[in-house]
Amino acid sequence: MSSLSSSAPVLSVRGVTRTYKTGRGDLTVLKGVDLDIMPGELVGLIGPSGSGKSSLLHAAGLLERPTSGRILIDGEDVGALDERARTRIRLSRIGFVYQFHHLLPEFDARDNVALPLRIAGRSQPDARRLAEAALGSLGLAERVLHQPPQMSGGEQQRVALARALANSPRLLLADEPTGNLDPATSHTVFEALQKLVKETGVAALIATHNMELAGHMDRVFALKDGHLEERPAESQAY
Ligand SMILES: Nc1ncnc2c1ncn2[C@@H]1O[C@H](COP(=O)(O)OP(=O)(O)OP(=O)(O)O)[C@@H](O)[C@H]1O
Repeated sequence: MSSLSSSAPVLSVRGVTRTYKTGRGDLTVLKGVDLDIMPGELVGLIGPSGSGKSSLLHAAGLLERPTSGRILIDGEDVGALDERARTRIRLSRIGFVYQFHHLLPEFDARDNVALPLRIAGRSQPDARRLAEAALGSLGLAERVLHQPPQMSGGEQQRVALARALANSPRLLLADEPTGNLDPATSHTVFEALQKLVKETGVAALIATHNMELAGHMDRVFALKDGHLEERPAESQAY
């Protein structure tokens, strides 16, 4: 864990805009977004399809550069950094989970989780040890040597969560992490995610269409016409 005070945001989004060039002219999907997420905070991001949720996650995750505005990770403005430095931050401080698990079918769970750790420079024994610990914390200790096709959808997604969290990131970004699961499994995976956010102090931003899950987050924001509007966590309406 960082020695930073827990009162400092892990992610700060400041006046972020995102405009895409399309065949039919410019499309501005983010029109000046501001957001702070604190350590251990689980923040939901809702909004209809096409409202810009993924665009915001991609900017926050340093996968794309915003058209304007600033992204700060642990207080560091990452806009001025070159791609190499941004990749280093992505690998060491940010974990990603997607709707589809993107696990490699021929690798067992442990090596799926260890792979990004190896890419980040860890030795094989070190990466496998961290992978086993992460899988254990998600209730998958008995599954470390199983391959994804031998696992249920919920287990596969928990492996994907373990992969995102194995390197103890500061920030977890998830795009519809339960979107491909049935309601009961979705709930189990979400509960595991929620527990880990509280245990590890990772700051989490979760895009979801699932209003029931959004109701269990610490704060919920809706993207509407390019702006974020905070919603009462219990609100069921977009
Ligand atoms: N690279 C791109 N070039 C052009 N338009 C894009 C690009 N990426 C996204 N868009 C458009 O920007 C808008 C917002 O897309 P985005 O994927 O951020 O929305 P979303 O809220 O995540 O949608 P969903 O819930 O369906 O995943 C959409 O109209 C999309 O077509």
